[in-house]
Amino acid sequence: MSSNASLHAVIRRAHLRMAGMAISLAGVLLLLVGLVVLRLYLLNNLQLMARSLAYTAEASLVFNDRDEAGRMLEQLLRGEDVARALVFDAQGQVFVRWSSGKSATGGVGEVLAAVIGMRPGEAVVSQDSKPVGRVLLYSDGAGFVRFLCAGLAVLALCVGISGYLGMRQSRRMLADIGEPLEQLARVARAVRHDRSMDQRVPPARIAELHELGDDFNALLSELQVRHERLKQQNSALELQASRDGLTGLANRSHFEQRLQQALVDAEESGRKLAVLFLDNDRFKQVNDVHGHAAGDALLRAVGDRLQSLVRETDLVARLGGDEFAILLYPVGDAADAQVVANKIQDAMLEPVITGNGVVLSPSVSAGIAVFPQHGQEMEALMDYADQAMYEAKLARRAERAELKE
Ligand SMILES: Nc1nc2c(ncn2[C@@H]2O[C@H](COP(=O)(O)OP(=O)(O)OP(=O)(O)O)[C@@H](O)[C@H]2O)c(=O)[nH]1
Repeated sequence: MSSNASLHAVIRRAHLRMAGMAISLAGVLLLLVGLVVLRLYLLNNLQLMARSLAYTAEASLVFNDRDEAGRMLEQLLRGEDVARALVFDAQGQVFVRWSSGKSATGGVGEVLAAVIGMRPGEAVVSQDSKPVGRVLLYSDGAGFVRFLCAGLAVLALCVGISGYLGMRQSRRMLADIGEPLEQLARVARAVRHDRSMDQRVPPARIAELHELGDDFNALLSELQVRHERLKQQNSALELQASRDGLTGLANRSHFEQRLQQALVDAEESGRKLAVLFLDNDRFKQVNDVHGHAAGDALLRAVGDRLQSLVRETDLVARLGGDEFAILLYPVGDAADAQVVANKIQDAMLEPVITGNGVVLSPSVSAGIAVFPQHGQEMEALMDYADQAMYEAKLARRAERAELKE
């Protein structure tokens, strides 16, 4: 298994990274802009409050009534986003001070207000256009904290939504890019492992991938044609390698191969088989008297006759020269093989007439070997059949000699 990242993972990571970066950047910029605007707004508010306090505190300053001033501050500022308030008299001495006590934001707001440079709200207390004091109001920064909390919550929500949308987008992209590539890989694997050339890549939505699929399919079609041609050539070659060129029968190596298989099978199944060895008699004479072509015609005719006498499961082969062999499998016993040998002798009684009108009298000597009684191995059975054939040939020669006398 490859350790490379999958296309799906790469696309998903890219989408998430892009969405995260875009949202974070936009969020941070919006927060900064929001803070600047909020600072202006809160400053304005503080300024208005300071002015209103200056107006209300005028009487207390004129009559030097600190208690009244304190009550007035408490009444006006309690519940507002103000941390501290200072009222100064005409000499710049603190006339009264007010503090909201424990901050609602635990001091975070004030730190935040200080960080973003929030100035205190300031207003001059005057009587008949003559300054009699001054009011200073310090924000507790609760507005900033509320804004920040809401902003961060919205930012988190946006990151979540864009993450979800990014995933969906990556899934869609994967369907458009990843699936065609996977199909391509699947077909390539099938061709490589199973040689299944009939598979094709389905059309893709993306033009470039579609073209790639088309080219790949065209290549596969070409490969398929070549593969088929090769297969045909191979089977033709195989057939050629297992056939005898003159008679079209099986050749010696194919006969031996089939005999070996039949022996294994017979061994396992307990069935019997027989090998018939056949050799043309006085064949050299046919060649010498009538020519090689006539000899060939005789060999072909003998082969045809032998083939017509056996079952489909049996095998007739030309071993070479004027020698033939037949594998009879399965057979009941030696008598069954003898029946076939007798039929062969009957079939040879009819003369062979060559294309030139030469009349030839075919004659074959046959030897039979039966598995398992005449041999367990192929060589032993062949030798036995050969020997039997040779004895039959000698007997026929003697018979002919007797007839001549
Ligand atoms: N026409 C033809 N003759 C072949 C072919 N192959 C081998 N021969 C000839 O077949 C003859 C085989 O002769 P032998 O088996 O030795 O002798 P025979 O005349 O059959 O004698 P016996 O078997 O003893 O009766 C040889 O003369 C070979 O040249 C072939 O493909 N075509």
